[in-house]
Order: sequence, then structure tokens, then C-alpha cells
Amino acid sequence: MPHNHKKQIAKFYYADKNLVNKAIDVATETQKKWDRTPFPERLRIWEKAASLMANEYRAKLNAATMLGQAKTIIQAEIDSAAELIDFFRKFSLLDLSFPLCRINAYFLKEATKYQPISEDPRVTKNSMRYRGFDGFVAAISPFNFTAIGGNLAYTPALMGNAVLWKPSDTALLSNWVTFQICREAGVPPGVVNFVPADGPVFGDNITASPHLAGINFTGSVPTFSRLWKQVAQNIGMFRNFPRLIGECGGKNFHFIHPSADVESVVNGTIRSAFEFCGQKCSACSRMYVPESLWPQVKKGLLEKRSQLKIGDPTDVKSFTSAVIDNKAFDRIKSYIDHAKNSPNLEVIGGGKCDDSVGYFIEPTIVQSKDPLDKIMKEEIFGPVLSIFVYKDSQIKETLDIVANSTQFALTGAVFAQDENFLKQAIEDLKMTAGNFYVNDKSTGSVVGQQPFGGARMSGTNDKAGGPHYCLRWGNPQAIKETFVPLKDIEYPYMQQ
Ligand SMILES: NC(=O)c1ccc[n+]([C@@H]2O[C@H](COP(=O)([O-])OP(=O)(O)OC[C@H]3O[C@@H](n4cnc5c(N)ncnc54)[C@H](O)[C@@H]3O)[C@@H](O)[C@H]2O)c1
Ligand SMILES: N[C@@H](CCC=O)C(=O)O
Repeated sequence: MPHNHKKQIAKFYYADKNLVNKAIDVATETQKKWDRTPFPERLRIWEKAASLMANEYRAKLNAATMLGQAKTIIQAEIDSAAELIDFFRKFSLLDLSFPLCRINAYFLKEATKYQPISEDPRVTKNSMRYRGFDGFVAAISPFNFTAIGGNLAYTPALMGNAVLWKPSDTALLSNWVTFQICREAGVPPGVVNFVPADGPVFGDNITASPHLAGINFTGSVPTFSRLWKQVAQNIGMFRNFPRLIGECGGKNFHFIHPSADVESVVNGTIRSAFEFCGQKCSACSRMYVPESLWPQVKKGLLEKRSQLKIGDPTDVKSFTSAVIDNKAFDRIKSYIDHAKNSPNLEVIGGGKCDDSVGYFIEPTIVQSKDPLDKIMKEEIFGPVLSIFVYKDSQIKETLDIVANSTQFALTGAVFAQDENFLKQAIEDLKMTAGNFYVNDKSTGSVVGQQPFGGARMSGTNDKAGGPHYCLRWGNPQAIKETFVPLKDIEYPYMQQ
């Protein structure tokens, strides 16, 4: 769908301040009833939604993701089929009240089966139950993963919350399809409220409501920082301390050791940097290569890059398509222009940008003589890979630059066959990534296998797709029941 057409549809359906506030009222009211819906019933609905996504609506979801977000066939399948279904099915197997256990969900059950100690069950019974929050949760999702939108809105809902889901302007179609499927599966009206809106209109109004109980955000650092500040400014006004979860950007690295397998390095880097035009928060965007391997790595990267077909996402031969919109096009192009104009930088592959029929940017490789140039430090969120070639004698110093030159800590990878080096690198780079890869690319986490999230300015690291994530949306209540009469106010030592 051409972007300006999407914008027109979006404007037509955008919620204004009054509609956002109406949705808040509906959610706050619905929460009370929804929270009383027993877990087995909620689980049946989630299972049904996953089944609809996996069968009847799989093609529709994938097509919506391809048309709306310009994902190729394989990228759409990874996202709006596989990952979205995994979020629903793996989380829906989290059964808090019945001993239903399946292999994929066993770790979730382990995390939630804890019950407090009851020293003498004839006298007292202690238990813990999970409620939703006393208010509403705002789920604010990014354009780049249909699955992330589904997870942000429906995991809090599974835990008993009522949600306002604000989709991204540029992912409306697939997110709407997800919402419709969930309604068909039986999620009652008012539990998840689909509220397309201008970002600031939505953000300003939810943070002005006393009923805001949580924000489940994925997107850029500036947007999350703004929301956090607004919550802080209004802190005396809320009924709860709103729970803030935010997964943000990255400047993800591939560090190559002289002992690395060059073929893995080349293939892993091309895929990580250029799949979906580098518009994955985990995409490799900076790379550090030793001088001794540079001729082979450079040859491999340039050869593979030149074979990539960039075109219509519905063409099975396309590796990637256009970037998401004109704003992204301008931002990415400005970094490529910077590379073309800077004496420290050289564009060694790609570099062409053409917005005549779509926002097309060639997969671009830039070599930087300066490891601290902004192109090596800032998130670009596009198909631009920046490379610093280091002297083999300066591994330690280069690792230090990898660890401390950006504000982010989302994903990173080291490639090496030398086991002693790997042991050392895992320690030296400990704080650089929430998701760390050894001899593998920095993208492609799978729900339940590599729980996802970064620290530092990359986010609150609550690990979507892992056992702890659900608990962040639960509001546990400890209950003590006493079975013997309370007969006295005197303490035992007074009775002698
Ligand atoms: N860490 C992760 O798991 C992860 C995953 C995907 C994307 N991302 C990050 O997301 C970014 C790309 O996504 P994007 O371009 O959609 O991000 P964005 O920050 O521009 O938008 C995210 C969402 O916030 C909304 N928004 C904008 N201004 C707002 C405001 N003032 N109040 C409330 N909501 C507002 C947008 O409309 C959108 O729905 C990148 O930085 C990427 O790294 C991170
Ligand atoms: N699950 C994704 C990360 C999502 C970010 O956009 C990956 O690891 O590729």
C-alpha cells in the first residue's frame, strides 16, 4: 500500500482526545469483570487465537504484514505467523491454576508455581494469586514487528488487565487483523481496545489519567523517555505507581576475532544488517574486523551484497524491499550523505537512495577510520553497516571501544574459534548486550528460546518471550487464611 494512502486511512480513523478518554473509561470498567474471568477460560481464548493465526488466518496476517510493512515472504512468515503465534501459544500455556504442562511452557510454569510456605496447614494456609492491575494498561507498539504489537497488547490482557492498544501509523493493517482475530477467538469487547491515534495525543492523554496502571512500550528511546517524563511529572495523581516497560533501540555489533570462520562472519553479517532493510532493533549496524581477516571479509561482504535483490516484497526473489516511510528514508539517507562527505568514512558498497517509486535504499557498507564517528555510535535503523578495521595487536583496546562507545546494550555477537578468547570476550562484553551471540548473527531471537530485551538505553530488559515477562503484568496478592480462633490479645510470655 503506498504510504500516502496509508496516511489517509490513518487520519480518517484516528482517535482524538475524547475518543482516547472514552477508551480509558471503557477499559477501566471492563478490567473489573475481566479480572474475574477464570484463567482456564482466558487460556482457552488464547489457544483459540493462536490456532486461528496458525491456520485460517495465517495467509491473511502474512499478506497484511507484507503489504503494510513491506516485509518479504520469509520475513512476514517469521514475524506475523511464527513469532506472533508463539507469543500467544507459549504464553497461553502458562497455566497458573491447573497442572497443564507442555514442554515449551515448562519454564513458565516453574516461575509461577511458587506458593508461600504454610508452616502448619491445619492452622494457616498461605497462598498467592495473580490479579490484573486496578486501572488500565497502555500498549504502544512499533511498526517493525506485527508480533511485538500482539505481545504488547495481549500478554497484559492474559494476566487480567484491560488494555488500550495504540498501533504504529505504519503497521495499522496487520495490527488490525491481529485484533480482529482475537475478537473472533473470544476476547471480550473492551478488554483490548484498538486505538489508532497520533502519538503525542495518545501519550499526553494516557499519562494524564489517574487510572493509568502500566505502559507496555516498544519503540525509540526519545518516545519512551518522553512517556517516562510525563509519568514522573504526574506521579502524585495516579491511583497506582504505573509500571513502565520499554524496549528501545540498539547499535548492535559483530566483533570478529582473527580466529573467526570467515564464511559464517560474511553470511551472518549480511543477513543481520540487511534483512528487512536493517529495520530490526537487533540488526547488526557496527562491525569490528581485524586487519588480518579484512581482505577476505571485505571480498565476501561485497560479493554477497551485490547479489541481493531489492524490490517488490511479493516477488519471491526479493531479499528486501523499501524502507518504511519518507521520514525513515530521509534519516537513513542523511547518514549515507554524511559517509559520502566525511574524510574518515568511505562507502565501499551500495549507497544509492531513490524515492521515485518507493523509499528504496541500497544495502550500504561504510568503512570508518574512526571507531567513534557518529555512524559507529548512533542508531540508524536502516540498511547501513559501518565497519572499523582494527590492528590485530589491539584487540583489547577495540573490545573496550565496543563496550563503551554507545548508549545502547541490545544485541551483540562475537565470532571466534579461539575458546580462550571467547571466554574472555564474554566477560569483557558482559554489559554490552541483553542478547549476546557467539558465532551467530545478532538478530533472529525466538520466543522461549532467546528471551529478548536490552539494558542501558536499550530498555528495561524485561525479556519478552521469557518466563518473567508475564509476571511483570501480574499484580500478585498474598492471602493468609487462619483456621483456628483468635482467642486472646495477650502475648504468650504474658500468660505465665
Ligand atoms: N528493543 C526491542 O525489542 C525493539 C523492537 C522493535 C523496535 N524497537 C525500536 O523501535 C524503534 C522503531 O520503531 P518506531 O519507529 O515505530 O518507534 P517510535 O518511537 O517512533 O514509535 C513507537 C510507537 O510510539 C508511538 N508514539 C510516538 N510518539 C508518541 C508519544 N508522544 N506518546 C505515545 N506514543 C507515541 C508511535 O506512534 C508508535 O506507535 C527503533 O528505535 C527500534 O530499535 C525496539
Ligand atoms: N525478535 C527480533 C527482535 C525484534 C526487534 O525489532 C530479532 O531478534 O530479530
